[in-house]
Parts: sequence; C-alpha cells; structure tokens
Amino acid sequence: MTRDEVLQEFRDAGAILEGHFILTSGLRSSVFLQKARVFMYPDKTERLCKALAAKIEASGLGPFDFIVSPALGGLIPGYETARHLGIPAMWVERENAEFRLRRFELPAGSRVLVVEDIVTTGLSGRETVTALQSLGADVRALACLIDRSGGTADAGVPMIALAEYKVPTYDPNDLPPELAGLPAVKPGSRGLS
Ligand SMILES: O=P(O)(O)OC[C@H]1O[C@H](OP(=O)(O)OP(=O)(O)O)[C@H](O)[C@@H]1O
Ligand SMILES: O=C(O)c1cc(=O)[nH]c(=O)[nH]1
Ligand SMILES: [Mg+2]
Repeated sequence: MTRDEVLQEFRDAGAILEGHFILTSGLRSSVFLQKARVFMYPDKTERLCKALAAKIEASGLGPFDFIVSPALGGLIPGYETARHLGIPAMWVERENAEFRLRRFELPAGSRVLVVEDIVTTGLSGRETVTALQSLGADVRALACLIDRSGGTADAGVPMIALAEYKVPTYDPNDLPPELAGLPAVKPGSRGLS
C-alpha cells in the first residue's frame, strides 16, 4: 500500500479530525487521527494490517513469537496483524497508570513485536517495551500504522511504520493563535478514570 492509499483509508472513514487536541504526550495538535473510526470497518483494518504484516516480514527483524500491543488503540491492529503473521496477540493495559500484561503469561526470552496504531512521540511504545523487558521479553521491534513524528520518535527498538504523516505538535504553553482560541479536547484513554 502506498502512503496515499493508507491515508485515503483514514480519510474515507472520517478519521482525520481537525480542531484542538490534547495528545497522550501532553502536546497539542490541530489534527487527530481517530483510528477507532477506521477499526470499526473490518475490511479497512484487514487491508491496512495485511500491508503492515508484509512490511514487517520484509524488514528482516523477525521472526517473532508474539505481538503485544498497548490498549486501547493498539489492540485491534495488534490482533489483525497477528492474524496475517500467524502468531498470537496479547495486550498491555494501564493499572495505576502503568502498562501491565494483566491477562497473559509471556515466557522469558520471547521474541516480541510491539504493534501500535499511531506513533507521535514514541512515549506509549517505549512504556510498552519497558514493561515487557521487565518480564524478560526480547522486544525486537515496534510496528505502527502511522508515524506522525517524521521518523524522529524513539521507542527504544527499531520501528516499522506503514505510512508517515508528519503533523505539527505544540507545547501547551506555546500555542499558535489559531489553536489558542479553540477549546481543547483529549480523545485518548491515558489518564481516564
Ligand atoms: O507516541 P505517543 O506520543 O505515545 O502517542 C501515540 C499514542 O497515543 C494514543 O494512545 P492514547 O494513550 O491516547 O490512548 P488510546 O490507545 O486508548 O487511544 C495512540 O494509541 C498511541 O498509543
Ligand atoms: O499523540 C496522540 O495521542 C495521538 C495522535 C493521533 O493522531 N491519534 C491518536 O490516537 N493519538
Ligand atoms: Mg494508545
């Protein structure tokens, strides 16, 4: 899939939102990729994750024993990518703000691929990698559908992105006037109670 084809799937699903958004990193942006609006369509999710699986296979970073994804956003693409790679998928979820593998056993030394939906700063990916390494996992790579960072995000392991979509982000104390005048909304699940 080309970058344009990937972004067109997001556009067709009405998943590219404009406004004033508080991202999970605390940064602000005028664009938010509401991936849930893509993942509600199994055919779109299948096309995207099949293409991601092909890119992962071509990367030579595998083989992998398991995919592990950070909830919530990573869960559906993690499962669907695992289906195309023929391996099992697990997820980490927040407990007292920290990602934990609450429902699964991950044998020490397992070769793990982390699958994310969207990467902005790499913070959530890094938290996932660290949580899995503390269990003795051999985390070999992180794959995502869209990298918003322009290749600068660092999750602590090699990264494979199906498409790059560089979008400006801003410090909340240094907002451009067009954002400062709009009420800010936070669509993601970090910090929800
Ligand atoms: O690279 P980062 O700066 O960490 O940003 C990307 C993360 O933000 C979103 O998660 P969020 O915590 O908003 O919650 P969600 O997974 O429930 O959507 C998204 O699913 C990624 O996990
Ligand atoms: O950085 C984020 O929190 C983020 C950005 C984005 O476009 N989509 C998303 O789900 N999270
Ligand atoms: Mg997430």
